[in-house]
Amino acid sequence: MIQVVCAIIEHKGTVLITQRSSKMAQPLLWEFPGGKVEDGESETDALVREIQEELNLLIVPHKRLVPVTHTYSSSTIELIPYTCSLQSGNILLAEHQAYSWATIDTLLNFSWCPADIPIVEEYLQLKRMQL
Ligand SMILES: Nc1nc2c([nH]c(=O)n2[C@@H]2O[C@H](COP(=O)(O)OP(=O)(O)OP(=O)(O)O)[C@@H](O)[C@H]2O)c(=O)[nH]1
Repeated sequence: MIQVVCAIIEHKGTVLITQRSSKMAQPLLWEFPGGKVEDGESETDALVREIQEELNLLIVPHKRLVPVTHTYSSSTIELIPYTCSLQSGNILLAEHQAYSWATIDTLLNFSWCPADIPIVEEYLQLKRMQL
């Protein structure tokens, strides 16, 4: 199974979400940025590396949420989410079509990659408990 880490980057009451480009798998769907964990790499090292490569941002991972296993037509992934904070950098999109700093109450309005939907739901539940 392919392990994919993704970052829920929280900043000023919003969360960074990215739209996959038309050339990527799951074209034009929204996701939490991240990517595949490489051999010998820790989940959090992979996350920091991917976010630097894809977005030019330095992040700090915090809490690991519940991983989601999802089967697409070509492969099965385990999508592993972490809440993160932003340390530094300005966004430069290397691969994605678009990004949005979305407020929590708008998250369900986006067209998500199917694997992300349980993660969005868990995250919303977590936020409601913190209110
Ligand atoms: N990064 C990321 N990938 C996701 C999410 N949800 C989801 O289903 N995926 C899927 O996970 C797989 C791997 O993601 P990716 O293509 O971003 O990984 P990567 O940059 O390491 O891949 P590459 O270097 O092979 O292009 C893709 O099939 C992608 O559609 C998500 O929230 N974030």
